[in-house]
Amino acid sequence: MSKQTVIKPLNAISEKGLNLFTEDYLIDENASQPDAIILRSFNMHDMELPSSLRAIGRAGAGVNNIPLDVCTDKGIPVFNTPGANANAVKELVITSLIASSRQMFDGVAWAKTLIGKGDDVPKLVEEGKKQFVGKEIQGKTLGVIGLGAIGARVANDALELGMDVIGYDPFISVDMAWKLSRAVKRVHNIDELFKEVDYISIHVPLIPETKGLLNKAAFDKMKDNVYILNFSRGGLIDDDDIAVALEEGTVGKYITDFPNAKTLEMKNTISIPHLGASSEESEENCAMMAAEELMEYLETGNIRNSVNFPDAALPYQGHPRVTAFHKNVPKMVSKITSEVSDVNLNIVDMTNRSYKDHAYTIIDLEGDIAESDFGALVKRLEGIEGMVTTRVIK
Ligand SMILES: NC(=O)c1ccc[n+]([C@@H]2O[C@H](COP(=O)([O-])OP(=O)(O)OC[C@H]3O[C@@H](n4cnc5c(N)ncnc54)[C@H](O)[C@@H]3O)[C@@H](O)[C@H]2O)c1
Ligand SMILES: O=C(O)[C@H](O)COP(=O)(O)O
Repeated sequence: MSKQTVIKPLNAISEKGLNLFTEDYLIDENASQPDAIILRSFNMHDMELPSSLRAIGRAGAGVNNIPLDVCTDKGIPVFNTPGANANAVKELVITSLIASSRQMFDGVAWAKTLIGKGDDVPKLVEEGKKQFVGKEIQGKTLGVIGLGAIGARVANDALELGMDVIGYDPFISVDMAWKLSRAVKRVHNIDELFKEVDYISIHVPLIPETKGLLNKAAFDKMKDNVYILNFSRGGLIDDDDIAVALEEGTVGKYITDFPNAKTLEMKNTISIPHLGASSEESEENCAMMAAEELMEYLETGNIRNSVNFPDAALPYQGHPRVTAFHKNVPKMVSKITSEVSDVNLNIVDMTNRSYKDHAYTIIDLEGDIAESDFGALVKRLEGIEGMVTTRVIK
């Protein structure tokens, strides 16, 4: 890279991650024309994407704050950091499961009200504690919706704590299926989970298919006094429906990492200020992984852990490289390779991978190639119907 590549952080990103960017990069939070953006939960939906933008790295899991379709249309890959914050979230889920079950949050808040009661405090504590008799989780049943990086960890650890665990995930990856304890009872109909469990922890992405997944219809199928833990996204739960369920006692407690104006006022709701991934370790892991993914893409065109591009990588051995992001339609690869041979260039290695409606091709070329030949090739590639973006890396 001849000039510095500009990285614009939209949130506070761990120094450990930012420090991985070499001297070829400039970190500038005020940049108006960055090459890449690195962010956490900053809402990019209302933001105009800079024309210079070539890649986005989400230091975290959820990407509902990023306009994915717009990025795909513009040929901008969005990366996230699968699993990098999963342990942090799991620890907070397990903590909250036990703490809410033992009425700790309410008890601790009540103890604060005793400030100023002087020598009466110990006596008031002993008299007041009967309001906060809780339940142990051992022997109870936990339902885990979504058995990905976080859900699988929560399920396995809950078993270790003596719970029975029912899991639901129609799209579980092979990797996660291997990691999940065989003692987790997997169901293929979510209603089976609803009717059996004492606690539910939800670990799915917020996408149109999961919006309001826990709503009146779902609450009506649950046992009375079920506890719901939501460390995924606020929009997964229908706020109006859970407010009613909390009033009626169908839901006994709602523990949410995503409070809003409505949930803050709801009965029996524990509000946590989105702390799931806020551990030093997780912030470092996510920032480092996002920085590595961005640098690999910017320097080699290889794609790892993108949520809108296919994973595609060729070992970078210094050959001049051309990448193309295009529609996933028949004959694209033959059109691309025939353009390469028409300008008398020779292919050393190539890969083509697809994801949904799009595909990504990486081609390594032989020899020293004149700037004018590259120019001619790129012009021809861009003329192919269905081509979104091309890049030359040398
Ligand atoms: N509170 C926090 O700070 C915090 C931190 C990390 C992640 N999150 C949230 O948690 C979510 C899950 O994170 P993860 O790292 O486990 O992601 P992941 O991609 O590893 O797991 C998500 C799982 O959900 C499953 N899934 C998708 N749709 C489903 C459906 N309709 N029903 C059941 N399962 C479904 C997928 O198959 C996958 O196994 C993220 O999308 C994010 O919104 C929150
Ligand atoms: O999806 C995620 O990774 C979490 O919600 C963490 O978000 P944060 O990086 O803003 O803490």
